[in-house]
Amino acid sequence: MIYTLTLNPSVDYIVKLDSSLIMGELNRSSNETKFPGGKGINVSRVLNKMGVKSKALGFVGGFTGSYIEEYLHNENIATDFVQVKEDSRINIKLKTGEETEINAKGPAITEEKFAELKAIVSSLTAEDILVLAGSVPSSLPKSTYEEIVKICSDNGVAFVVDAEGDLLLNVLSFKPLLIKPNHHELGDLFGTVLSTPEEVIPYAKKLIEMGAENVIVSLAGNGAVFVNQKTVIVSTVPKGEVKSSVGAGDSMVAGFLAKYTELGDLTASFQYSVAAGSATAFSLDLCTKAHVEELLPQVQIRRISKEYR
Ligand SMILES: Nc1ncnc2c1ncn2[C@@H]1O[C@H](COP(=O)(O)OP(=O)(O)OP(=O)(O)O)[C@@H](O)[C@H]1O
Ligand SMILES: O=P(O)(O)OC[C@@]1(O)O[C@H](CO)[C@@H](O)[C@@H]1O
Repeated sequence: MIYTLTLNPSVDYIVKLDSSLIMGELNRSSNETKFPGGKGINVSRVLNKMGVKSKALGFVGGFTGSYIEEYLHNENIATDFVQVKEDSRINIKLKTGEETEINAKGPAITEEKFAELKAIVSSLTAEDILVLAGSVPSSLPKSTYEEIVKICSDNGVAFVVDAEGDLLLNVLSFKPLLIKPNHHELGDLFGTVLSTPEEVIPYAKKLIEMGAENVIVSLAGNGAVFVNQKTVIVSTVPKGEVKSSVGAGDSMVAGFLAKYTELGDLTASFQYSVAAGSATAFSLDLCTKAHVEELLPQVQIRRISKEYR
């Protein structure tokens, strides 16, 4: 079974303005919509669209927490959330031609609630995969991801991490099955700026040397890179109009896992992952399976040989 862990779920409130935002004035939106959000939750929703069962874990609270939970149950997604006192956060995604996001801080999590969550994670077995994705609420210790990953490692649970900075660096020695930084996040890890797949490759290889089993680096509209101990693959991305890139990275993680758990073929899983990312970027909500499969032929794969070694 695949489990997803979202420590700080959200209601994503997507607001469209026909003109640009005028600071200090009343702005009226032309369209609003809302979805349950948070990276792990997006992974669960996309897996479900691919026909792959998962269970969503994390902390939810208040009316927003109830909305998130009910929405997932209506989509037939199983959950085992720890209930907290304060409301789950509302994240604002403002579309004005460009995309501006305001992600809220989220509810306080007590030590007892964190212990409850760790008990749930401790029940996972070597048959399971845990996806840890997104930020850690400020009330939790900085070592939260490491503590959870250590439980996985002790119990032989494979895990995937989609997080930034030290959160990501600190879990590498536990050998994540997959990590998926974007090119900005990868550059930030090494204090550099990366713009092309070719520039990304040596840094993705460093993450493999540091312990990751497989690395996907996305470069938005400029392609994607897959690296592990044996291979380096570069892909193109499909062409289309980006409607909302919210959840595009999460869709890549879900697309990869959907194919990987079905076929165990890393190249096919990478290709599917890229198609899923683009299908979400070209939609207001997350991708559909039909859209992913329509885009798949546009994801062209190029295996890079020894010249990059
Ligand atoms: N302009 C685009 N054209 C085609 N596909 C795109 C475009 N922008 C994003 N995508 C798709 O979305 C994937 C993820 O994009 P990106 O590199 O921005 O990751 P991310 O920053 O993790 O995403 P997110 O917006 O979810 O945080 C890309 O690999 C690609 O498949
Ligand atoms: O604040 P975090 O946890 O870093 O990111 C949260 C978030 O921006 O990520 C998802 C898209 O990837 C959204 O659904 C959600 O609002």
